[in-house]
Amino acid sequence: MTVFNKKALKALREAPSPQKRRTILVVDDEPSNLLVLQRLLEKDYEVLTAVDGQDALELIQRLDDPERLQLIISDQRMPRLSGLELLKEAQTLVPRAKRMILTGYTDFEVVVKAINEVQVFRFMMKPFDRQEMRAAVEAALRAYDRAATPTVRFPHIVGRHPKLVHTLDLVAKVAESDAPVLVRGETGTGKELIGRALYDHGSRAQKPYVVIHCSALPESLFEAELFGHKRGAFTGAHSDRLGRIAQADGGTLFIDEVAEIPLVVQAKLLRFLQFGEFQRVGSDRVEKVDVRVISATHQDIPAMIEKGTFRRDLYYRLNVVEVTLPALRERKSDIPLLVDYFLKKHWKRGGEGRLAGDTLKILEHYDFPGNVRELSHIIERCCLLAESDLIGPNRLPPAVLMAYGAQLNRKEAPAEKPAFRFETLNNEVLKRVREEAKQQAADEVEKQFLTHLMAENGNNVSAAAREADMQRSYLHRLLSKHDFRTG
Ligand SMILES: Nc1ncnc2c1ncn2[C@@H]1O[C@H](COP(=O)(O)OP(=O)(O)OP(=O)(O)O)[C@@H](O)[C@H]1O
Repeated sequence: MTVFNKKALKALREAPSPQKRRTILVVDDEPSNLLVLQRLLEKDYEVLTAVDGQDALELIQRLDDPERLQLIISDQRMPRLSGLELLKEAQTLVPRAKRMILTGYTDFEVVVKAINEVQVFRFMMKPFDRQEMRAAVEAALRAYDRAATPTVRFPHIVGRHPKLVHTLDLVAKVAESDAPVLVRGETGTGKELIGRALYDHGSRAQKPYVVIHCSALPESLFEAELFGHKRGAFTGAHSDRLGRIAQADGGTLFIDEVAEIPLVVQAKLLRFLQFGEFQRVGSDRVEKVDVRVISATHQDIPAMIEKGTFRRDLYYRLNVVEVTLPALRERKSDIPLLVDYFLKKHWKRGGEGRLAGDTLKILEHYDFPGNVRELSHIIERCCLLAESDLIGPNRLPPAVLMAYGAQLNRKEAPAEKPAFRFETLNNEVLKRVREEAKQQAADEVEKQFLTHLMAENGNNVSAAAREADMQRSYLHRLLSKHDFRTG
Protein backbone atom coordinates (compact mmCIF):
# COMPACT_ATOMS: atom_id res chain seq x y z
CA MET A 1 0.00 0.00 0.00
CA THR A 2 1.31 3.44 -0.84
CA VAL A 3 1.15 5.91 1.99
CA PHE A 4 1.05 9.57 1.03
CA ASN A 5 2.27 11.60 3.90
CA LYS A 6 2.15 15.37 3.88
CA LYS A 7 5.77 15.67 2.82
CA ALA A 8 5.36 13.34 -0.15
CA LEU A 9 2.29 15.21 -1.28
CA LYS A 10 4.13 18.50 -1.06
CA ALA A 11 7.01 17.09 -3.07
CA LEU A 12 4.60 15.83 -5.68
CA ARG A 13 2.94 19.20 -5.94
CA GLU A 14 6.30 20.86 -6.23
CA ALA A 15 7.73 18.52 -8.88
CA PRO A 16 9.25 20.78 -11.48
CA SER A 17 7.11 21.56 -14.49
CA PRO A 18 8.97 21.36 -17.84
CA GLN A 19 9.27 25.15 -17.64
CA LYS A 20 10.92 24.84 -14.24
CA ARG A 21 13.74 22.86 -15.74
CA ARG A 22 14.89 26.07 -17.38
CA THR A 23 17.63 27.59 -15.32
CA ILE A 24 18.30 31.31 -14.97
CA LEU A 25 21.25 32.82 -13.16
CA VAL A 26 20.62 36.17 -11.49
CA VAL A 27 23.60 38.26 -10.39
CA ASP A 28 23.44 41.40 -8.26
CA ASP A 29 25.54 42.68 -5.37
CA GLU A 30 22.54 44.43 -3.85
CA PRO A 31 20.77 41.76 -1.74
CA SER A 32 17.35 43.42 -1.94
CA ASN A 33 17.50 43.58 -5.79
CA LEU A 34 18.61 39.98 -5.92
CA LEU A 35 15.66 38.97 -3.78
CA VAL A 36 13.17 40.89 -5.92
CA LEU A 37 14.38 39.16 -9.07
CA GLN A 38 14.50 35.78 -7.42
CA ARG A 39 10.92 36.10 -6.13
CA LEU A 40 9.72 37.32 -9.50
CA LEU A 41 11.15 34.38 -11.44
CA GLU A 42 11.29 31.42 -9.11
CA LYS A 43 7.64 30.50 -9.57
CA ASP A 44 8.31 29.64 -13.19
CA TYR A 45 11.98 28.88 -13.42
CA GLU A 46 14.81 27.40 -11.49
CA VAL A 47 16.73 30.44 -10.26
CA LEU A 48 20.38 30.45 -9.24
CA THR A 49 21.78 33.53 -7.55
CA ALA A 50 25.24 35.03 -7.21
CA VAL A 51 26.31 38.10 -5.28
CA ASP A 52 28.83 39.40 -7.82
CA GLY A 53 30.49 38.59 -11.13
CA GLN A 54 33.27 36.49 -9.64
CA ASP A 55 30.80 34.51 -7.55
CA ALA A 56 28.71 33.91 -10.67
CA LEU A 57 31.69 32.70 -12.69
CA GLU A 58 32.64 30.23 -10.00
CA LEU A 59 29.06 29.00 -9.84
CA ILE A 60 28.94 28.45 -13.62
CA GLN A 61 32.21 26.55 -13.50
CA ARG A 62 30.83 24.29 -10.77
CA LEU A 63 27.62 23.37 -12.67
CA ASP A 64 27.68 19.70 -13.58
CA ASP A 65 25.61 20.42 -16.68
CA PRO A 66 26.32 24.01 -17.80
CA GLU A 67 24.05 23.44 -20.83
CA ARG A 68 20.99 23.74 -18.61
CA LEU A 69 21.80 27.39 -17.92
CA GLN A 70 19.70 29.25 -20.47
CA LEU A 71 19.78 32.85 -19.32
CA ILE A 72 22.04 35.10 -17.24
CA ILE A 73 20.67 38.37 -15.88
CA SER A 74 23.38 40.51 -14.40
CA ASP A 75 23.65 43.88 -12.79
CA GLN A 76 26.42 45.97 -14.38
CA ARG A 77 28.01 47.72 -11.40
CA MET A 78 29.45 45.17 -9.05
CA PRO A 79 32.72 44.84 -7.12
CA ARG A 80 35.43 42.39 -8.34
CA LEU A 81 33.93 41.70 -11.78
CA SER A 82 31.47 43.96 -13.59
CA GLY A 83 28.38 42.64 -15.36
CA LEU A 84 29.99 43.14 -18.77
CA GLU A 85 33.16 41.34 -17.73
CA LEU A 86 31.11 38.46 -16.38
CA LEU A 87 29.01 38.17 -19.53
CA LYS A 88 32.12 38.25 -21.68
CA GLU A 89 33.57 35.29 -19.79
CA ALA A 90 30.19 33.54 -19.88
CA GLN A 91 30.25 33.79 -23.67
CA THR A 92 33.04 31.25 -23.65
CA LEU A 93 31.81 29.09 -20.77
CA VAL A 94 28.13 28.87 -21.73
CA PRO A 95 27.96 30.29 -25.25
CA ARG A 96 24.34 29.36 -25.81
CA ALA A 97 22.96 31.01 -22.67
CA LYS A 98 21.23 34.30 -23.45
CA ARG A 99 22.53 37.38 -21.64
CA MET A 100 20.70 40.35 -20.15
CA ILE A 101 22.17 43.28 -18.33
CA LEU A 102 20.66 45.65 -15.77
CA THR A 103 22.02 49.14 -15.97
CA GLY A 104 21.33 52.79 -15.13
CA TYR A 105 20.35 55.43 -17.70
CA THR A 106 23.76 57.03 -17.50
CA ASP A 107 25.75 53.92 -18.46
CA PHE A 108 25.71 54.74 -22.13
CA GLU A 109 29.20 53.41 -22.70
CA VAL A 110 28.18 50.09 -21.18
CA VAL A 111 25.26 49.83 -23.55
CA VAL A 112 27.49 50.36 -26.57
CA LYS A 113 30.05 47.84 -25.35
CA ALA A 114 27.37 45.32 -24.55
CA ILE A 115 26.07 45.55 -28.12
CA ASN A 116 29.46 45.32 -29.74
CA GLU A 117 31.33 42.94 -27.52
CA VAL A 118 28.97 40.75 -25.56
CA GLN A 119 25.94 40.38 -27.85
CA VAL A 120 23.58 41.06 -24.98
CA PHE A 121 20.03 39.95 -25.71
CA ARG A 122 18.44 42.85 -23.85
CA PHE A 123 19.20 45.73 -21.46
CA MET A 124 16.85 46.47 -18.65
CA MET A 125 17.01 49.96 -17.24
CA LYS A 126 16.91 50.21 -13.46
CA PRO A 127 14.52 50.33 -11.75
CA PHE A 128 12.77 47.79 -13.95
CA ASP A 129 9.09 47.13 -14.38
CA ARG A 130 8.15 43.59 -13.28
CA GLN A 131 5.85 42.96 -16.16
CA GLU A 132 8.51 44.08 -18.63
CA MET A 133 11.11 41.94 -16.94
CA ARG A 134 8.92 38.84 -17.20
CA ALA A 135 8.23 39.54 -20.87
CA ALA A 136 11.94 40.06 -21.55
CA VAL A 137 12.82 36.78 -19.83
CA GLU A 138 10.22 34.90 -21.87
CA ALA A 139 11.52 36.47 -25.08
CA ALA A 140 15.10 35.54 -24.18
CA LEU A 141 14.11 31.94 -23.53
CA ARG A 142 12.21 31.75 -26.79
CA ALA A 143 15.32 33.04 -28.58
CA TYR A 144 17.35 30.39 -26.75
CA ASP A 145 14.98 27.68 -28.01
CA ARG A 146 15.14 28.92 -31.56
CA ALA A 147 18.92 28.88 -31.53
CA ALA A 148 19.23 25.62 -29.65
CA THR A 149 17.00 23.46 -31.78
CA PRO A 150 18.07 23.78 -35.39
CA THR A 151 17.81 20.03 -35.75
CA VAL A 152 14.13 20.18 -34.88
CA ARG A 153 13.59 22.60 -37.72
CA PHE A 154 16.02 20.89 -40.08
CA PRO A 155 16.14 17.21 -39.13
CA HIS A 156 18.66 16.29 -41.84
CA ILE A 157 21.14 19.01 -40.94
CA VAL A 158 23.17 17.87 -37.98
CA GLY A 159 25.13 20.25 -35.78
CA ARG A 160 24.84 22.68 -32.89
CA HIS A 161 27.88 24.84 -33.36
CA PRO A 162 26.94 28.54 -33.10
CA LYS A 163 28.27 29.18 -36.62
CA LEU A 164 25.95 26.55 -38.08
CA VAL A 165 23.04 27.65 -35.87
CA HIS A 166 23.55 31.20 -37.13
CA THR A 167 23.41 29.97 -40.74
CA LEU A 168 20.28 27.93 -40.08
CA ASP A 169 18.60 30.91 -38.42
CA LEU A 170 19.15 32.84 -41.61
CA VAL A 171 17.86 29.94 -43.70
CA ALA A 172 14.69 29.83 -41.58
CA LYS A 173 14.22 33.56 -42.02
CA VAL A 174 14.58 33.65 -45.80
CA ALA A 175 12.96 30.32 -46.70
CA GLU A 176 9.47 31.82 -46.93
CA SER A 177 10.44 34.58 -49.33
CA ASP A 178 11.08 34.25 -53.05
CA ALA A 179 14.40 36.09 -52.85
CA PRO A 180 17.29 34.47 -54.71
CA VAL A 181 19.78 32.93 -52.31
CA LEU A 182 23.45 32.22 -52.96
CA VAL A 183 24.81 29.45 -50.72
CA ARG A 184 28.56 29.60 -50.22
CA GLY A 185 30.87 27.11 -48.62
CA GLU A 186 33.69 24.70 -49.32
CA THR A 187 32.97 21.41 -51.02
CA GLY A 188 31.00 18.96 -48.88
CA THR A 189 29.83 21.53 -46.30
CA GLY A 190 26.16 20.85 -47.11
CA LYS A 191 25.25 23.52 -49.68
CA GLU A 192 22.85 21.25 -51.48
CA LEU A 193 21.30 20.29 -48.17
CA ILE A 194 20.68 23.97 -47.47
CA GLY A 195 19.09 24.38 -50.91
CA ARG A 196 16.72 21.58 -50.06
CA ALA A 197 15.98 23.05 -46.62
CA LEU A 198 15.13 26.42 -48.16
CA TYR A 199 12.75 24.65 -50.49
CA ASP A 200 11.17 22.42 -47.82
CA HIS A 201 10.48 25.40 -45.55
CA GLY A 202 9.33 27.77 -48.26
CA SER A 203 5.93 28.54 -49.69
CA ARG A 204 6.76 26.53 -52.84
CA ALA A 205 7.33 23.27 -50.95
CA GLN A 206 4.59 21.43 -52.84
CA LYS A 207 5.87 22.64 -56.21
CA PRO A 208 8.74 21.23 -58.30
CA TYR A 209 12.33 21.28 -57.02
CA VAL A 210 14.79 20.97 -59.87
CA VAL A 211 18.56 20.71 -59.58
CA ILE A 212 21.16 21.48 -62.21
CA HIS A 213 24.77 20.48 -61.50
CA CYS A 214 26.87 22.86 -63.56
CA SER A 215 30.24 21.21 -62.90
CA ALA A 216 29.01 18.04 -64.61
CA LEU A 217 28.01 19.81 -67.84
CA PRO A 218 30.17 20.23 -70.94
CA GLU A 219 30.24 23.90 -71.97
CA SER A 220 28.28 23.29 -75.18
CA LEU A 221 25.29 21.87 -73.29
CA PHE A 222 24.76 24.58 -70.67
CA GLU A 223 22.31 26.65 -72.58
CA ALA A 224 20.16 23.75 -73.77
CA GLU A 225 20.18 22.19 -70.32
CA LEU A 226 19.05 25.40 -68.63
CA PHE A 227 16.65 26.76 -71.22
CA GLY A 228 15.71 23.69 -73.27
CA HIS A 229 15.87 23.37 -77.07
CA LYS A 230 13.77 22.99 -80.17
CA ARG A 231 13.89 19.92 -82.34
CA GLY A 232 16.77 20.21 -84.80
CA ALA A 233 18.42 23.10 -82.93
CA PHE A 234 21.71 21.19 -83.02
CA THR A 235 23.00 17.74 -83.96
CA GLY A 236 21.33 15.21 -81.72
CA ALA A 237 18.34 17.43 -80.85
CA HIS A 238 15.80 14.92 -82.15
CA SER A 239 12.82 16.42 -80.35
CA ASP A 240 11.74 19.51 -78.41
CA ARG A 241 12.99 19.42 -74.86
CA LEU A 242 12.14 21.41 -71.73
CA GLY A 243 15.08 22.95 -69.93
CA ARG A 244 15.52 22.87 -66.14
CA ILE A 245 14.09 26.36 -65.80
CA ALA A 246 10.82 25.38 -67.46
CA GLN A 247 10.69 22.14 -65.47
CA ALA A 248 10.88 24.23 -62.29
CA ASP A 249 7.95 26.50 -63.26
CA GLY A 250 6.05 27.49 -60.11
CA GLY A 251 8.76 25.97 -57.94
CA THR A 252 12.46 26.22 -57.19
CA LEU A 253 15.62 25.77 -59.26
CA PHE A 254 18.85 24.89 -57.46
CA ILE A 255 21.90 25.79 -59.57
CA ASP A 256 24.86 23.92 -58.12
CA GLU A 257 28.34 25.32 -58.89
CA VAL A 258 26.87 28.40 -60.53
CA ALA A 259 30.36 29.87 -61.05
CA GLU A 260 30.95 27.25 -63.78
CA ILE A 261 28.40 28.83 -66.11
CA PRO A 262 30.10 30.25 -69.23
CA LEU A 263 29.89 34.01 -69.81
CA VAL A 264 27.52 33.78 -72.80
CA VAL A 265 25.03 31.76 -70.80
CA GLN A 266 25.47 34.09 -67.79
CA ALA A 267 23.99 36.93 -69.88
CA LYS A 268 20.91 34.81 -70.65
CA LEU A 269 20.52 33.73 -67.05
CA LEU A 270 20.69 37.39 -66.02
CA ARG A 271 17.86 38.24 -68.39
CA PHE A 272 15.83 35.41 -66.93
CA LEU A 273 16.44 36.66 -63.38
CA GLN A 274 15.51 40.21 -64.35
CA PHE A 275 12.37 39.54 -66.38
CA GLY A 276 11.53 35.86 -65.89
CA GLU A 277 12.01 35.44 -69.66
CA PHE A 278 14.06 33.04 -71.74
CA GLN A 279 14.23 31.41 -75.16
CA ARG A 280 14.91 27.78 -75.90
CA VAL A 281 17.91 27.05 -78.09
CA GLY A 282 16.75 27.21 -81.70
CA SER A 283 13.51 29.05 -80.90
CA ASP A 284 12.45 32.69 -81.37
CA ARG A 285 9.59 32.43 -78.94
CA VAL A 286 10.07 34.20 -75.63
CA GLU A 287 8.74 32.11 -72.74
CA LYS A 288 7.96 33.25 -69.23
CA VAL A 289 8.04 31.19 -66.05
CA ASP A 290 7.91 31.82 -62.32
CA VAL A 291 10.88 30.20 -60.61
CA ARG A 292 12.73 30.86 -57.39
CA VAL A 293 16.47 30.51 -57.89
CA ILE A 294 18.84 29.19 -55.27
CA SER A 295 22.44 28.85 -56.36
CA ALA A 296 25.56 27.49 -54.73
CA THR A 297 29.29 27.82 -55.16
CA HIS A 298 32.56 27.00 -53.45
CA GLN A 299 34.37 29.56 -55.58
CA ASP A 300 35.35 33.12 -54.76
CA ILE A 301 32.98 34.89 -57.15
CA PRO A 302 34.15 38.45 -56.30
CA ALA A 303 37.65 37.36 -57.38
CA MET A 304 36.19 35.91 -60.60
CA ILE A 305 34.45 39.24 -61.23
CA GLU A 306 37.81 40.99 -60.91
CA LYS A 307 39.27 38.55 -63.44
CA GLY A 308 36.34 39.09 -65.80
CA THR A 309 35.10 35.49 -65.70
CA PHE A 310 31.85 36.21 -63.84
CA ARG A 311 29.36 39.01 -64.45
CA ARG A 312 29.01 41.47 -61.61
CA ASP A 313 25.35 42.21 -62.45
CA LEU A 314 24.50 38.50 -62.37
CA TYR A 315 26.27 38.12 -59.03
CA TYR A 316 24.12 40.88 -57.51
CA ARG A 317 20.98 39.22 -58.85
CA LEU A 318 21.89 35.78 -57.48
CA ASN A 319 23.23 37.07 -54.20
CA VAL A 320 20.21 38.93 -52.82
CA VAL A 321 20.68 36.81 -49.70
CA GLU A 322 23.99 35.12 -49.03
CA VAL A 323 24.13 32.07 -46.78
CA THR A 324 27.60 30.89 -45.82
CA LEU A 325 28.31 27.43 -44.46
CA PRO A 326 31.25 26.98 -42.10
CA ALA A 327 33.90 24.39 -42.93
CA LEU A 328 33.84 21.35 -40.65
CA ARG A 329 37.23 22.28 -39.19
CA GLU A 330 35.61 25.52 -37.93
CA ARG A 331 32.97 23.57 -36.02
CA LYS A 332 34.81 20.55 -34.73
CA SER A 333 32.54 20.33 -31.68
CA ASP A 334 29.90 18.95 -34.07
CA ILE A 335 32.04 15.94 -35.03
CA PRO A 336 30.66 13.58 -32.32
CA LEU A 337 27.06 14.41 -33.31
CA LEU A 338 27.79 13.89 -36.98
CA VAL A 339 29.62 10.65 -36.25
CA ASP A 340 26.55 9.31 -34.39
CA TYR A 341 24.30 10.40 -37.23
CA PHE A 342 26.43 8.71 -39.90
CA LEU A 343 26.94 5.56 -37.79
CA LYS A 344 23.16 5.17 -37.64
CA LYS A 345 22.91 5.85 -41.36
CA HIS A 346 25.67 3.51 -42.53
CA TRP A 347 25.61 0.66 -39.99
CA LYS A 348 23.85 -2.10 -41.88
CA ARG A 349 24.27 -5.04 -39.47
CA GLY A 350 22.43 -5.89 -36.30
CA GLY A 351 23.02 -3.91 -33.12
CA GLU A 352 24.70 -0.53 -33.12
CA GLY A 353 28.15 0.41 -34.36
CA ARG A 354 30.22 2.60 -32.04
CA LEU A 355 33.57 4.33 -32.34
CA ALA A 356 36.18 3.55 -29.71
CA GLY A 357 37.21 6.66 -27.74
CA ASP A 358 40.60 6.80 -29.49
CA THR A 359 39.01 6.63 -32.91
CA LEU A 360 36.87 9.66 -32.19
CA LYS A 361 39.83 11.52 -30.72
CA ILE A 362 41.89 10.89 -33.85
CA LEU A 363 39.03 12.08 -36.04
CA GLU A 364 38.74 15.27 -34.03
CA HIS A 365 42.36 16.08 -34.86
CA TYR A 366 41.74 15.88 -38.57
CA ASP A 367 40.93 18.95 -40.67
CA PHE A 368 38.53 17.35 -43.19
CA PRO A 369 39.34 19.12 -46.45
CA GLY A 370 36.28 17.34 -47.91
CA ASN A 371 34.18 18.52 -44.93
CA VAL A 372 31.01 16.65 -43.88
CA ARG A 373 30.95 14.53 -47.04
CA GLU A 374 34.43 13.24 -46.21
CA LEU A 375 33.39 12.43 -42.65
CA SER A 376 30.35 10.58 -43.96
CA HIS A 377 32.54 8.50 -46.31
CA ILE A 378 35.01 7.76 -43.51
CA ILE A 379 32.25 6.47 -41.24
CA GLU A 380 30.74 4.46 -44.07
CA ARG A 381 34.12 2.83 -44.65
CA CYS A 382 34.50 2.15 -40.92
CA CYS A 383 31.08 0.46 -40.88
CA LEU A 384 31.99 -1.71 -43.85
CA LEU A 385 35.37 -2.77 -42.50
CA ALA A 386 34.45 -3.15 -38.82
CA GLU A 387 34.99 -6.60 -37.36
CA SER A 388 32.86 -5.94 -34.31
CA ASP A 389 30.47 -3.20 -33.27
CA LEU A 390 33.33 -1.32 -31.58
CA ILE A 391 35.32 0.41 -34.32
CA GLY A 392 39.00 0.98 -33.57
CA PRO A 393 41.42 3.51 -35.07
CA ASN A 394 42.89 0.94 -37.46
CA ARG A 395 39.72 1.31 -39.58
CA LEU A 396 40.43 4.99 -40.28
CA PRO A 397 41.96 5.95 -43.63
CA PRO A 398 45.72 6.60 -43.76
CA ALA A 399 45.30 10.35 -44.35
CA VAL A 400 43.47 10.73 -41.03
CA LEU A 401 46.00 8.60 -39.15
CA MET A 402 48.92 10.48 -40.64
CA ALA A 403 47.44 13.84 -39.72
CA TYR A 404 47.08 12.64 -36.14
CA GLY A 405 50.63 11.26 -36.09
CA ALA A 406 51.98 14.52 -37.44
CA GLN A 407 50.20 16.44 -34.66
CA LEU A 408 51.55 14.15 -31.97
CA ASN A 409 54.96 14.76 -33.30
CA ARG A 410 54.55 18.50 -33.65
CA LYS A 411 55.65 19.01 -30.05
CA GLU A 412 58.59 21.05 -31.09
CA ALA A 413 58.87 21.35 -34.79
CA PRO A 414 62.58 21.26 -35.50
CA ALA A 415 63.95 24.34 -37.15
CA GLU A 416 64.56 23.90 -40.83
CA LYS A 417 67.31 21.39 -41.43
CA PRO A 418 70.63 23.10 -41.97
CA ALA A 419 72.08 22.67 -45.43
CA PHE A 420 75.27 20.59 -45.35
CA ARG A 421 78.35 22.56 -44.64
CA PHE A 422 81.61 21.85 -46.44
CA GLU A 423 84.20 23.74 -44.50
CA THR A 424 86.86 22.48 -46.91
CA LEU A 425 86.25 20.91 -50.28
CA ASN A 426 88.25 17.73 -49.77
CA ASN A 427 87.57 14.00 -49.69
CA GLU A 428 87.63 13.76 -45.88
CA VAL A 429 84.90 16.32 -45.53
CA LEU A 430 82.87 14.62 -48.28
CA LYS A 431 83.03 11.29 -46.35
CA ARG A 432 81.95 12.91 -43.10
CA VAL A 433 79.07 14.82 -44.66
CA ARG A 434 77.93 11.70 -46.53
CA GLU A 435 77.69 9.83 -43.21
CA GLU A 436 75.73 12.73 -41.72
CA ALA A 437 73.31 12.67 -44.66
CA LYS A 438 72.77 8.90 -44.30
CA GLN A 439 72.03 9.33 -40.61
CA GLN A 440 69.54 12.11 -41.27
CA ALA A 441 67.75 10.06 -43.92
CA ALA A 442 67.58 7.03 -41.59
CA ASP A 443 66.19 9.24 -38.81
CA GLU A 444 63.53 10.57 -41.14
CA VAL A 445 62.48 7.05 -42.15
CA GLU A 446 62.29 5.99 -38.48
CA LYS A 447 60.22 9.02 -37.65
CA GLN A 448 57.73 8.41 -40.43
CA PHE A 449 57.49 4.74 -39.54
CA LEU A 450 56.76 5.61 -35.89
CA THR A 451 54.21 8.24 -36.89
CA HIS A 452 52.21 5.67 -38.86
CA LEU A 453 52.64 2.93 -36.30
CA MET A 454 51.53 5.05 -33.33
CA ALA A 455 48.59 6.58 -35.15
CA GLU A 456 47.39 3.16 -36.32
CA ASN A 457 47.51 1.97 -32.73
CA GLY A 458 45.84 4.93 -31.09
CA ASN A 459 49.17 6.02 -29.53
CA ASN A 460 49.26 2.87 -27.42
CA VAL A 461 52.87 1.66 -27.06
CA SER A 462 52.10 -1.96 -26.17
CA ALA A 463 49.71 -2.40 -29.09
CA ALA A 464 52.18 -0.70 -31.43
CA ALA A 465 55.06 -2.94 -30.27
CA ARG A 466 52.90 -6.03 -30.86
CA GLU A 467 51.94 -4.90 -34.34
CA ALA A 468 55.54 -4.06 -35.29
CA ASP A 469 56.86 -7.25 -33.72
CA MET A 470 59.31 -5.28 -31.58
CA GLN A 471 60.29 -5.42 -27.94
CA ARG A 472 58.28 -2.80 -26.08
CA SER A 473 61.47 -1.40 -24.55
CA TYR A 474 63.08 -1.03 -27.98
CA LEU A 475 60.04 0.80 -29.30
CA HIS A 476 60.17 3.05 -26.24
CA ARG A 477 63.80 3.92 -26.96
CA LEU A 478 62.96 4.76 -30.55
CA LEU A 479 60.03 6.91 -29.47
CA SER A 480 62.08 8.86 -26.96
CA LYS A 481 64.88 9.29 -29.45
CA HIS A 482 62.40 11.02 -31.75
CA ASP A 483 60.70 12.92 -28.99
CA PHE A 484 57.28 11.30 -29.39
CA ARG A 485 54.64 11.85 -26.76
CA THR A 486 52.77 8.69 -25.89
CA GLY A 487 49.40 8.22 -24.25
N1 LIG B 1 25.17 19.25 -41.33
C1 LIG B 1 25.02 18.09 -41.97
N2 LIG B 1 24.33 17.09 -41.40
C2 LIG B 1 24.18 15.91 -42.01
N3 LIG B 1 24.68 15.62 -43.22
C3 LIG B 1 25.37 16.57 -43.85
C4 LIG B 1 25.58 17.86 -43.26
N4 LIG B 1 26.29 18.60 -44.11
C5 LIG B 1 26.53 17.83 -45.18
N5 LIG B 1 25.98 16.61 -45.03
C6 LIG B 1 26.06 15.48 -45.96
O1 LIG B 1 27.33 15.57 -46.60
C7 LIG B 1 27.22 15.27 -47.99
C8 LIG B 1 27.65 16.48 -48.81
O2 LIG B 1 26.67 17.51 -48.67
P1 LIG B 1 26.27 18.45 -49.90
O3 LIG B 1 26.23 17.67 -51.17
O4 LIG B 1 25.06 19.20 -49.50
O5 LIG B 1 27.55 19.39 -49.91
P2 LIG B 1 27.94 20.52 -50.96
O6 LIG B 1 28.49 21.65 -50.16
O7 LIG B 1 26.77 20.81 -51.84
O8 LIG B 1 29.11 19.82 -51.73
P3 LIG B 1 29.71 20.19 -53.21
O9 LIG B 1 30.26 21.58 -53.14
O10 LIG B 1 30.81 19.19 -53.38
O11 LIG B 1 28.56 20.05 -54.18
C9 LIG B 1 25.77 14.87 -48.22
O12 LIG B 1 25.68 13.48 -48.13
C10 LIG B 1 25.04 15.55 -47.09
O13 LIG B 1 23.86 14.86 -46.78
